[in-house]
Amino acid sequence: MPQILVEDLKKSFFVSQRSSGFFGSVKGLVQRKTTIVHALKGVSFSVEQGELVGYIGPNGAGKSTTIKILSGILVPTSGTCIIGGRTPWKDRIRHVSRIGVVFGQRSQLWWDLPVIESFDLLRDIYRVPDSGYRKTRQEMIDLLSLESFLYTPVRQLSLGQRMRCDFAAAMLHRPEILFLDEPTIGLDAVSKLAVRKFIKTLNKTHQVTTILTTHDMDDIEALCDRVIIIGGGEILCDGTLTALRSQVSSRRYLRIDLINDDFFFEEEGVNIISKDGRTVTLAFDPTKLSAASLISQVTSKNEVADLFVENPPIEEIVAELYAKSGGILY
Ligand SMILES: Nc1ncnc2c1ncn2[C@@H]1O[C@H](COP(=O)(O)OP(=O)(O)OP(=O)(O)O)[C@@H](O)[C@H]1O
Repeated sequence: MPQILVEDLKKSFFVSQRSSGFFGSVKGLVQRKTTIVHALKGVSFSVEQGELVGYIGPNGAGKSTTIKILSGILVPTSGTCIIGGRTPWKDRIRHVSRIGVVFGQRSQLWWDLPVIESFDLLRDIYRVPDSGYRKTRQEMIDLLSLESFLYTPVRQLSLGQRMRCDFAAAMLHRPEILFLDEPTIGLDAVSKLAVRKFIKTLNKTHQVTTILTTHDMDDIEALCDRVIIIGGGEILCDGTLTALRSQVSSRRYLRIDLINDDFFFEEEGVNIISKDGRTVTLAFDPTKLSAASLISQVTSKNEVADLFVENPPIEEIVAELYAKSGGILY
């Protein structure tokens, strides 16, 4: 039995519409129009213990709604979800003691308290035994380099420092599953790297099952072997990054740094997709023309300083997949 089993999960929201202006407000008091938003239209997937899965898709696709249902915050309209034998929204107290949740846009720390006091409060809330708590807290302080601001009130921390503290807070009760909703949003490059390293360490050394939603495809590239793509409330694709790439197209790019400004090349099936100064990018299909023959043709006609064969960025793959499913792009 997988650790997380989601079957045909649906969630609809009823949204009240109100006309604008004074008369619109008055009318809204007696006659309110309601529309239904189908945020999830039958989502199914399963996750094994120790997996690190990227859950990606465009704005409004249904990522946060899924995470909220999985963490017991929202009740679905229909469908089942069994996590470690529990139904999150029916067995909330037992469930929250086994999961950790980090929302990049929100903090679970107390704004006016020093970080360490927030940690102590969470220990009391989760009833973590003192010896285990001290050991875990120290491990998190070391892993996330929190020592220098442990006694600073949360409101005075930078976003990167606050996020690192939020990660530590989510781990104090040693959850077996982590739900991360946009954990690197707004972070600078150094903090992003620190957060990614932390997620990877937890997953590898403690086998913490992790579901990560993000718009940052570098997070996905750095962390996830498997990605689930959701669009318009439906799962569009579920598999490894390699399988995902090959499902959309086998296209590769050859980036060429030239010594001179001019570029001479013409070959059927190979397109010049950009020329920026002395950098040229060609798109080609390796199943029709190998990278080795393309490189030899290019170098026979041009003076080349450097060459790189690249995969299309994941953003491009997701956009293509989404467009194929009939969705409107970001
Ligand atoms: N509480 C709510 N009331 C009404 N509609 C909602 C509510 N929460 C979400 N929705 C709607 O459900 C759909 C899915 O929203 P959700 O937040 O899950 O998307 P998302 O994939 O997380 O998007 P983003 O990447 O922008 O965070 C959207 O159309 C959104 O407007």
